Amino acid sequence: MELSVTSTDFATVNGTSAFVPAPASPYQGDIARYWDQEGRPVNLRLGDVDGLYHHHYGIGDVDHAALGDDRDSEYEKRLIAELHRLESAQAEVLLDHLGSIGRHDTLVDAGCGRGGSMVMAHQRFGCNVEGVTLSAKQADFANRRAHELGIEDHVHARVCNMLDTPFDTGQAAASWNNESSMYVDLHDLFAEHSRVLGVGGRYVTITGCWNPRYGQPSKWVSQINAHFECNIHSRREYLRAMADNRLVPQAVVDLTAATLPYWELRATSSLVTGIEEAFINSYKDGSFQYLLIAADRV
Ligand SMILES: C[S@@+](CC[C@H](N)C(=O)[O-])C[C@H]1O[C@@H](n2cnc3c(N)ncnc32)[C@H](O)[C@@H]1O
Ligand SMILES: CC(C)=CCC/C(C)=C/COP(=O)(O)OP(=O)(O)O
Ligand SMILES: [Mg+2]
Repeated sequence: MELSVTSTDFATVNGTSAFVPAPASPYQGDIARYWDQEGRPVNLRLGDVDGLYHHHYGIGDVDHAALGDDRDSEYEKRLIAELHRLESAQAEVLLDHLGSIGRHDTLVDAGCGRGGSMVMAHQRFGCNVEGVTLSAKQADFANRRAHELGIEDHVHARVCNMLDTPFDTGQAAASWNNESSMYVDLHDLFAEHSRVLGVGGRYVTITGCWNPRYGQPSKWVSQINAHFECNIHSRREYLRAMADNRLVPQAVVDLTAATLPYWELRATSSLVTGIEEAFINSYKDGSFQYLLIAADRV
């Protein structure tokens, strides 16, 4: 069989040429480019606080004592640290739901971004974490951070479609999507998690989903979709696609009220991106929910 090598098969990573699989669809090519080009200060400056780089949002109450009232020259720095603390708190809650993980276990982070959650998972469990992202820049960034931390034998990111991973059937003790499931068909996604997870394994997602009780996606939800080039699913679609793929919800936690303080604080910062109003309004009018779902692979 002849191997077809197109110009998109190679990317320059750290000055050397690295193999990058061709995107599975034109849409995935667009998403790869989106994240290759992303460099928003709201993500980089928060990550700079302690070297954990996230592309997800925060939960929990604002620590007003830490933030202080004085709008002095240090206020913005304290605000950034506080937003970052809330984003890391979100990842901790996701990890809390993975169940009992041993140091010899392998976890899969589907849509791993710059790898902040992978590092946290390894630091908590001592286990191996395999991440996949469509973006060569993100995979390189995550692997560079793992090297800097000396954990490259345990934490590894690759450029790969989360719907078609190279992991062995039943290889993972747990897997997750942290704000990355709105880029894929949920039946295809959960079929792949179900394949990669061992029976008794745990799947966790934290996601924004539209609320069927509202009716249809609101204008705010449509605005979020356009902003990120994603396709937000409904709560009903998540539960149905899980049920169809041997993933049985063990916990469904509505984090909507818990994420509002993050958004209201972020809306006052100099790092706003313009999407804050859509999140705040859609969470408040009930059309959008911030949800954690933890499911057992049966
Ligand atoms: C909003 S970021 C979330 C990153 C990370 N989970 C976090 O919490 O920081 C979305 C991620 O999903 C990834 N993604 C989207 N579609 C994907 C696909 N089909 N296969 C692999 N990764 C995908 C993007 O490359 C990006 O890394
Ligand atoms: C909850 C929903 C619908 C999420 C959509 C996916 C997404 C883009 C998450 C945050 O990424 P980011 O951290 O790069 O975004 P921002 O730059 O806004 O902080
Ligand atoms: Mg962000």
